[in-house]
Amino acid sequence: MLWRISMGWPAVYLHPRYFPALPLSTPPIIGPEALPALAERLRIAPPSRLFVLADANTARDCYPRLAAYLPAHELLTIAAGEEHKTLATCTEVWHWLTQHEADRHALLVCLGGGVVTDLGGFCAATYKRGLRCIGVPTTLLAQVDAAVGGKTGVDFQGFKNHIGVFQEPEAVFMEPAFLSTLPAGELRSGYAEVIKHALIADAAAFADLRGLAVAAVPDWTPIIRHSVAIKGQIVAQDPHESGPRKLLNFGHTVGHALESYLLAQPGRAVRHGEAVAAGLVCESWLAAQRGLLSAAELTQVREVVAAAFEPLGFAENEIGEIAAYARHDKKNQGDVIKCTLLQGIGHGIFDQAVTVADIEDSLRAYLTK
Ligand SMILES: NC(=O)c1ccc[n+]([C@@H]2O[C@H](COP(=O)([O-])OP(=O)(O)OC[C@H]3O[C@@H](n4cnc5c(N)ncnc54)[C@H](O)[C@@H]3O)[C@@H](O)[C@H]2O)c1
Ligand SMILES: O=C(O)C(=O)C[C@@H](O)[C@H](O)[C@H](O)COP(=O)(O)O
Ligand SMILES: [Zn+2]
Repeated sequence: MLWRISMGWPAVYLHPRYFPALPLSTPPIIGPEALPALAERLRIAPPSRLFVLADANTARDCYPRLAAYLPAHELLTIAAGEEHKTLATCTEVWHWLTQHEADRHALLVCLGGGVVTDLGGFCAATYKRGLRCIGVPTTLLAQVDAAVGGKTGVDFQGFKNHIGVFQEPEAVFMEPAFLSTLPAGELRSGYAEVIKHALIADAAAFADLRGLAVAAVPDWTPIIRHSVAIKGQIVAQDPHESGPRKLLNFGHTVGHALESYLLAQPGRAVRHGEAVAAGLVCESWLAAQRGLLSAAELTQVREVVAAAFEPLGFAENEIGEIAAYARHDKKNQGDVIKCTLLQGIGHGIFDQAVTVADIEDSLRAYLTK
């Protein structure tokens, strides 16, 4: 088949031999076969140079396991934590790549949670306009969500993921055994995105989460596979979030507002998933207010979230400042805050206009219920 490309230019015909269809994404390899598969990929398609980006914790807890599968490489360890997901850290990474004379055939392996995969993916996409990149996510959150779908970026001036690009890594390798060293709070944080995926797309999966105890899950592999499948299907339909991908942002209009506000308060930072968990409750409340979710369904959402998460600490008099962050949400259009809501459990709907006052009300309801 020949592809005809015109777009106002003189028509040219692209033969697939010269322009092979670029895969939007290769499905992640999940399981004990992941790291051997990574080694095999590097053997078949060797980069000019190999670079590994880790943070202080993944360098200690995950890198030794990964390194056994890698040929010669350079390692850069950045400071751990959301407060380092910044352009200043990107500068460190770009500087390191430059010092080591990385060319565009070099490959960056991002070994870590969502901070490392978001920031590393962004650095890889922008260094010399793009070098090769592979994700090796090591948190539950990054395995079920962050390492899938190609959203990369960093926080800027207090706003979440304010600077970034859509750029899929060439492959993602998930070894669930990395989760064995993950602190319990981080495991819970990832669980928020698992709840989100069930709420927007799979009522039966949500029913399975009722009564689930996060600390007692013997093997997260089936849950990771299911979340990745839900997210992968949505991203494949809308990689750049012009429509249905907004479903994956359920809980994040309020969640990011809470996360950004608390990150800016010394000593009060919360994990991404903790803020999203509160966002799921607030946005479910908004859906219930509009008659989109029944009172019984709202109770179920509250129960599943409360089984894993303590209520988030903020006060009534902070609500105005928190809600104001929603004005910067990336789903908004002009002055209209566009939120993803639920139309029944298992069915998300996007582009629902809400006001700052609605968000304030949902935060007030969160504090009082
Ligand atoms: N791109 C996306 O689609 C997407 C999706 C969801 C979240 N995110 C982003 O992801 C970030 C949150 O990711 P996260 O929760 O993974 O946080 P994180 O990357 O900060 O990791 C959490 C903590 O766990 C440590 N850690 C990681 N793996 C470990 C392991 N195996 N053993 C021991 N410690 C380990 C890290 O060093 C860190 O201290 C946020 O910035 C969020 O905005 C992005
Ligand atoms: O992949 C997506 O699309 C998501 O929205 C997944 C979210 O869990 C994730 O937190 C994402 O980084 C939020 O994106 P943003 O565009 O609201 O910054
Ligand atoms: Zn998220």
